[in-house]
Amino acid sequence: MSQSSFASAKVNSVSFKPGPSSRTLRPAFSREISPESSTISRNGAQRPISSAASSHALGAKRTFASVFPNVFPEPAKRSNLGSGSPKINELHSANVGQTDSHSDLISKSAEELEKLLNYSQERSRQVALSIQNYSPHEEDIFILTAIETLYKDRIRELKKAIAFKTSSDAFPIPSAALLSSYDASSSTWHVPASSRNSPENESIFSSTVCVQPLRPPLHTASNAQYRAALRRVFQINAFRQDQLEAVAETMAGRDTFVLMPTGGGKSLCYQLPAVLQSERTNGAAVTVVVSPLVALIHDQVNALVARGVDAVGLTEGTDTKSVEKRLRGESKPALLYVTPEKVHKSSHLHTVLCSLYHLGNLARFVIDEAHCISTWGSDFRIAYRELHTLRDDFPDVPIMALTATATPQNTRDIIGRLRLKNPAVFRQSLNRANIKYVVKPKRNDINDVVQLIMADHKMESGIIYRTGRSSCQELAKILRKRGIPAQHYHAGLSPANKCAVYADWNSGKCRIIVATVSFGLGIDKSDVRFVIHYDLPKSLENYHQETGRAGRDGLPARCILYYSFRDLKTILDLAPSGKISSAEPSIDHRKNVWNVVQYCEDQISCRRVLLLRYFGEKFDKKDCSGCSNCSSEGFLVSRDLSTEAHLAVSLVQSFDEDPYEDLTVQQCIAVFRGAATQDTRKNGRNNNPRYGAGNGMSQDLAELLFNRLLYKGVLMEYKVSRNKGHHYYLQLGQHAKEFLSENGTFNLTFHPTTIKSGQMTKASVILSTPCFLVQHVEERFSFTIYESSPEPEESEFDFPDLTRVDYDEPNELGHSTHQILLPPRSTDVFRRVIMSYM
Ligand SMILES: Nc1ncnc2c1ncn2[C@@H]1O[C@H](COP(=O)(O)OP(=O)(O)OP(=O)(O)O)[C@@H](O)[C@H]1O
Repeated sequence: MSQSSFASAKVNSVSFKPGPSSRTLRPAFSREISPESSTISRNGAQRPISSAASSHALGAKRTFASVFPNVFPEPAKRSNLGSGSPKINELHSANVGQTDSHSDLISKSAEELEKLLNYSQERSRQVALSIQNYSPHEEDIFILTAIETLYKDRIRELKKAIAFKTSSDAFPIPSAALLSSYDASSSTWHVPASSRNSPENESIFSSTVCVQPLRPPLHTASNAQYRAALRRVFQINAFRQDQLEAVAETMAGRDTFVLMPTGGGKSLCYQLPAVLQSERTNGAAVTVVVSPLVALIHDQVNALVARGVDAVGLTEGTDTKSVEKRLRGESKPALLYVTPEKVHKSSHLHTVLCSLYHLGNLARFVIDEAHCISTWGSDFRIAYRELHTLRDDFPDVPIMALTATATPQNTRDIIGRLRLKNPAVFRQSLNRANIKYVVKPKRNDINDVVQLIMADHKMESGIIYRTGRSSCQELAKILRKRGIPAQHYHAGLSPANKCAVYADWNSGKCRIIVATVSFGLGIDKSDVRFVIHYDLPKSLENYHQETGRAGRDGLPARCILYYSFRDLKTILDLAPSGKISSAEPSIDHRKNVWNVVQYCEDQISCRRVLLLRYFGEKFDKKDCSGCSNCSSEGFLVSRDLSTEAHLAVSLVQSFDEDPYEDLTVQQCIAVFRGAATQDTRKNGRNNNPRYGAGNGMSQDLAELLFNRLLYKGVLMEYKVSRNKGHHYYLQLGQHAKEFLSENGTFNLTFHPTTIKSGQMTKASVILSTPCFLVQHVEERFSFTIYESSPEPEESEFDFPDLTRVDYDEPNELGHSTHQILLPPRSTDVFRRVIMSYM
């Protein structure tokens, strides 16, 4: 376009206002420009500029400080960071460099700035980690948070300074025509969008500190048009629940939050708008998708490219230059996938995004797996938390956040952290009706898993989750030895290995993957028939995400969690990074793990009710399509083990009082059951008066007893770190004293199908669904009905011939109970039923 036609193109123009003087067109870094002077062209020649334009556009005296107001913050701004604290000031000047400003940046070269940026990012990461792991003293947390904020300021300023420095050498001078399009009376620029895309002007608008950006154009369409596009691009005939609405909202430029269950079809909510907007702008509009994993990015990009959608990923392995070239070219990719770390660290990417932004070509930001932003969840990623900079730096660009796992608290947290403005929120039920949730007791024997696979899932695909890398390797090896095609997967594998394992599993060559949690995000294999957790998941969010990988084709699938209370300590020792840490677990981590323990300990409530209640959903157990508590696996036996429990606790007490004895749970159980081994003879342990006190009990039942005593805090384990490993020994817990002195009763409830109890002295027994328990009381049977729902449903007591005599006695897990006496004439019938379960 010629300069004259450019200047006259006001009618169809897009208006944009210059911001404060600091955000107006800027000169080369070290130059000062007087408002009435001429400006300097790229080749050094001077050319005149209009006085009106220059005075508004260039401002009075242009210095580094005027360009970066945040570099020289006002003192008041710092005060809320606790600058009054001498400790903070001291730490700040030692670690961050400047007490009150970032003025030191002026004198640094771009290279030095890069180094400082890396240093600051690493420090910021460490501080954030310490906050995560810190056992809090309020003051320390306050100081750490203040330091973290200072680092974040520093990182932002460093990024700006780097972008400024790296582009300042070849800083483009705006043409006279461009400058004359400034309307001083309204402080508004009138520049047609097409002119902004001209090569001459692009670099001007791409600079980080520039005129106000063009607003990304809106491209709404009718529902019929969206449906047509769905068929044309994805060969899908109908939208699923919430998809169309989410597409329409984001196309209208609104921030959007989408919560759909795993496999619900979240990707389509942003992929369809991305394709449409790209088509309508002739390839100018780019949707930027932030996704947590490189492997996931590759999968998504490959799947889109296979459908003919122009998508690229900007990750470690990609040719950054060619991606940047495409983003600066005329026909840009419709979708750009990046990791949050890339957004956080790459000043190159930042510059490219600025360029797109100022040209009005940023269609939207998409934050996939948005639960990683929330510190409440245990999938929390530090780089995710920094994503609010997208809103800070590109305020007009709509954001869409998607997740399959978020409690109401998580949702609020995500919306707040991303600074979404009045978002359209779509929350679906997280219930996965085709998944059967099972919790089984975990024994020391991996045979259980082998038998389960051989019996129920022999030819089917599945995932087994374990916490440690070596335990994944071991279990996969055992399965292979037993003729089950299995491979292991964890973060320690090389990228090539990971790809190969994933490809084998995806194609069905290897049916089972034994993996740490690093496996699974974004997996779209439809026929996963089972997911086994052989170790405790870190949180119920994790559990829901990980089990969500089963049955994506809608056909029945099973998720089995092997539970032992003693796994709690192993999970608590895991740092957020997934590595064993000697630091105290954070409060959030403890809370998350404890929620999982409570979920497992509850053998009565519908598992689906428990899980969905955690995510803030009400679910009627009548609608449960299967869980281990609602189905026949829910038969429970109750035994009064008060005597055995007291003997067990006093055994632990005697070792606790002996300064030379440290016994693990298994060693204690062996002494308790009177095992005749070398270990039980050591130090005369077999002479202890409690030796053999539990000799009538099976190993299973004794383990259950000790686990329940640990759960109740009557016993506890303490950790000793030795030879690079952690060892756990038993001692009395905080509730031991009252337990021993009050001589309280101790009933143990368990599944007779999974726990062998050994000698049955006092008859106990059964029950079925909905859970009710029958106890043998002298000549009669009495039923205790355990109610998991807050309001008992009368219909459940509608058994003819039964007399309800007593109710609302809370059981050991706090459920209300109802006792029912069985009339003598029914006793025989029930006795037979009962005996068949013993
Ligand atoms: N409207 C639809 N009709 C039919 N299939 C659909 C529809 N929407 C999405 N799908 C398909 O459903 C599958 C799951 O979609 P997608 O991967 O987007 O799920 P997701 O919600 O992102 O799951 P996850 O949280 O596990 O990543 C894909 O194979 C996708 O092609």
